[in-house]
Amino acid sequence: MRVVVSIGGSVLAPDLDARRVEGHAAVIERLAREGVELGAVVGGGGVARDYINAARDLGANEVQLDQIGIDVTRINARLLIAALGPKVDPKVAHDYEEAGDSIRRGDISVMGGVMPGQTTDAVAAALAEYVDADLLVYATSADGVFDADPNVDDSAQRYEELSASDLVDVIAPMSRDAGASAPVDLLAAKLIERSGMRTIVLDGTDPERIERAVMRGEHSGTDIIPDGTDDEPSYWAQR
Ligand SMILES: Nc1ncnc2c1ncn2[C@@H]1O[C@H](COP(=O)(O)OP(=O)(O)OP(=O)(O)O)[C@@H](O)[C@H]1O
Ligand SMILES: O=c1ccn([C@@H]2O[C@H](COP(=O)(O)O)[C@@H](O)[C@H]2O)c(=O)[nH]1
Repeated sequence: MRVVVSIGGSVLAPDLDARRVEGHAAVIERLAREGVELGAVVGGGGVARDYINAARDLGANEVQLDQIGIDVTRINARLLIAALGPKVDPKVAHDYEEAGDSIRRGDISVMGGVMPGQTTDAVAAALAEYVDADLLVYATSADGVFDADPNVDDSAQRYEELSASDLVDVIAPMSRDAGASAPVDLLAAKLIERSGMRTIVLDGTDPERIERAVMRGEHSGTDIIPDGTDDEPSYWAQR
């Protein structure tokens, strides 16, 4: 089974806590020991937003702000690599071919951002499509996709399931400025729709939730169902 996990910076490094990073690394290593082939994509979190906001005040344009965000995602990727054992490729992969090659060699590959105009959500979706992943997991700071921002609107309702095309409709009105917050970005939603990738959006604050979702399909977030399907994926049925 091949899986791409997107770990939001707000989940991996809301502050610099080595034990938290170690917790995420331990789950990734356990999954790898179970035979799961893994790519991990790491976001920039609050640190990226602090840098982006400061540079915006200084007059940087959106592409320059995105470049700053990418640099921070790659620093967070290095942090995760530092916590992973010998099965990780020690280089932060800068493109999908590099990441795909190391996953095919049997290593865990870690990426951050790759180019302006998107977020690491889109990187994870593109990597998942490129390596023909069986599953894409977004470990973020909200427990799924809601009909409004749950941190702003107390009455926000979570979608247990969304078709990929409905996901696109939910995400489309959200901001695309550097540093914006959304459960996944619009490009990621479009790539998920195009690839028909089985996808889960969940609260990844406790990394064991990622493990349960990957190994057993158990989670309390949102399942993104490829358009035109409604079956349980066969890899969970087989386990
Ligand atoms: N409709 C929505 N459903 C779920 N979350 C939403 C929605 N609209 C806005 N959000 C916000 O998006 C946040 C998740 O995005 P955020 O960009 O913070 O996380 P991330 O991608 O995990 O990490 P990073 O901080 O690296 O970008 C949630 O905490 C929530 O406040
Ligand atoms: O491929 C990428 C990835 C990221 N960015 C910029 O970085 C920030 C932080 O990334 P998150 O995934 O949101 O944590 C993002 O808002 C973009 O500004 C990018 O340009 N390209």
